[in-house]
Amino acid sequence: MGKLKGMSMEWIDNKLILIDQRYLPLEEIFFECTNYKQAAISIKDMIVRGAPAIGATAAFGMALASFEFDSEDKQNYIKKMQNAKIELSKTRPTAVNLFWALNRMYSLIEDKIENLETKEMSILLEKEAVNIAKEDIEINKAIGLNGGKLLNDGDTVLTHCNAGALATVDYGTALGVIRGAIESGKNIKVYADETRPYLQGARLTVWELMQDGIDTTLISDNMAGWVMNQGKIDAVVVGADRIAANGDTANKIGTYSVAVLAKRHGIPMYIAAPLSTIDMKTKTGEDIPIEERNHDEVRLCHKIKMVMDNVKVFNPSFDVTPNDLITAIITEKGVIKPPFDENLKKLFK
Ligand SMILES: CSC[C@H]1O[C@H](OP(=O)(O)O)[C@H](O)[C@@H]1O
Repeated sequence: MGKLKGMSMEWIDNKLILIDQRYLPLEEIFFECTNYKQAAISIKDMIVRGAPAIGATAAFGMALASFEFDSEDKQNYIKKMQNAKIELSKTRPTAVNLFWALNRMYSLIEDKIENLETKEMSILLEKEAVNIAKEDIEINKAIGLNGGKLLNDGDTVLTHCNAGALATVDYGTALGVIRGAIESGKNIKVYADETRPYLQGARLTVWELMQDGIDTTLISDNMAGWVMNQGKIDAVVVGADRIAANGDTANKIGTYSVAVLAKRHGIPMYIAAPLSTIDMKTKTGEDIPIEERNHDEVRLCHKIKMVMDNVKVFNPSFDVTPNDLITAIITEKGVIKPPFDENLKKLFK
């Protein structure tokens, strides 16, 4: 029986325990997944969120499904595992890590099921899910090491949304770069965009960084331009949900605006992401599906009604930053610079 513990999730005694990020930072409540449907709900309802964290959760969802169905005959087992994969794949459309993780788990079934009993398959799937989660932590530390070198001692970094330990299994991607720079001895300060409407920045990034004792200033999203204009920002570092083959990047709504502002002010715009977020099958940003979420996420502020009930709402959860606004993509394999189409092709050849 495998074990794993990260900031966003823990796998113990064949159960996935998630910190319910909907209640942070005011309450630390946990959500226990003992079957794959609960794992699917946790992704769809953003109990867990963040591309790598979603991927790891889906992987554990497949392990839970296998334990659920491994008393069936092999044909039924395969059919039910296919259904579990389909159901988990329908939870959220933008973060490619979800599909990357599901494909990695399911191809293990395709490769091994002929020669294994279903209960042996469960053990293998559990090990693979634990591997995905453990690899994620190591990958984030490598991203931190590579990205930390791009920041200078005394820099102030603007972040958007949460691409920290809570968006991954642990350590984080964009916040991993900040942690990596600090661990290398550099003094780094952070301005964190609150990131309406779900407030991942105000609620999650601030919670993480203040626990680390990192100098953090919270701003509302509409302040980003002015703090840049006032010379307070030396670099922008954000995460990603899907990076297209030409470097166009989908990330939390508002990232595109921050990138335009950074370009205007000559401030480097860094994307921090694992290779599992790069989708070479998606040619450009125009091909990235953008999730639209419940309109009450905009109408309410943490369940408090702020506006007229019947007002129309548009609530895209992500936007796409075109590659010409991106300075570099920081991965565990190194820092990718323009021309992104050529350099990403080299990385994946
Ligand atoms: C390290 S990926 C984090 C990425 O995911 C977030 O979206 P959500 O909170 O809706 O899952 C946001 O786009 C972050 O940059």
